[in-house]
Amino acid sequence: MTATDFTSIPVLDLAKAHSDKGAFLAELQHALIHIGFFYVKGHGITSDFLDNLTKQTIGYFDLPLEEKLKTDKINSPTFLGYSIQGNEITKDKKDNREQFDFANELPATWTEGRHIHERLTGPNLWPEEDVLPGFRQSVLLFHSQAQELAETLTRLVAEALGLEPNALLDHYVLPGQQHRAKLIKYPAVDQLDPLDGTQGVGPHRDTASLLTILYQANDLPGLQVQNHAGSWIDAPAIPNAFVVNIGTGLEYLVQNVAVATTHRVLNPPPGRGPRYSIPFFFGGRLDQKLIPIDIPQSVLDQRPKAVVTDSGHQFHQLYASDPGLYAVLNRISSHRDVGIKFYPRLAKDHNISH
Ligand SMILES: O=C(O)CCC(=O)C(=O)O
Ligand SMILES: [Fe+2]
Repeated sequence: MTATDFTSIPVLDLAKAHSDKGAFLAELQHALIHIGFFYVKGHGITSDFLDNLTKQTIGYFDLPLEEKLKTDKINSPTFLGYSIQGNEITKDKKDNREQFDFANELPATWTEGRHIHERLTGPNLWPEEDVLPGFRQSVLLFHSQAQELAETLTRLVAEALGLEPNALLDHYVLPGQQHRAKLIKYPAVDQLDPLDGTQGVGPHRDTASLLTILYQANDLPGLQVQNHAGSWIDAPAIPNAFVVNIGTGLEYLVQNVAVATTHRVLNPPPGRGPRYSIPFFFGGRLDQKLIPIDIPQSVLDQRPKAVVTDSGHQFHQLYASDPGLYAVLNRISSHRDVGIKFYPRLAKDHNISH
């Protein structure tokens, strides 16, 4: 076994970043370079808050379909809101998951003639408060807490790679920009058509973001991480811990010394009921060409040599030269109905059809 063939995901305790920072940064550096995934505990977000968030998440998916369709993403050029199961595609296969995309609340400001990526910023679509009391507040509070954690981690990531704490945030994140997140429900396989298979979400790397902070909202298996030799490793839920992974944005910006590791979700086994999860994607700025940052040679020398991946991820050059256009095309190809409705010319130019 080589050093890159990890068989489990390390658990980092954020409290240690205060009590023994050197040791914490060494563990973080190892996770960034050799794994691309880690758990974080000791983050200060309370279990009562997270339990309530889980209840609200289940409450949303348990609403009658007609209520959920009032928040249908097809009404959002920002790609926020509800998508029914089977409406999202990864690696040309339908994903067996239902989801509600949300973000920090911002108005739509795009007008004709502005860069198209500005159209990705806009308001959420909420169910009426009396239909699901407390839902909006709980979801938005999760968003702000996850964002704060992502900012803290991004500073520590910079330090772990030998940079100034604010080097990544100052260069690549705009204060007040929109960061996306979602509530997800994965039905168990006995709740699916046998022809649908077991792909909750297919093998992928998180694109155009820096970090993902994932809360596994109930204790069901399904999330798997592909180690760098190509084997699938389970990432089970750990109570009150978040799973953190690196997006292709951070990977590119740090010259591939932190790795955006491939992962997937399998639908839960029969009889286990649905799995719920809540990822928050800490995004980079979309308004300028991306130039990777200088990293000390001693850190660069540790870069993994080869990483096996089943992800069908492409578009690298466009991401660097025009991250905004890249982000729009990425949305359009994941949610083709919304993309074709609001971005018909772009969809046509890039051969994206139903
Ligand atoms: O649901 C999960 O556990 C992971 C979801 C995921 O990887 C994604 O939406 O990018
Ligand atoms: Fe992902």
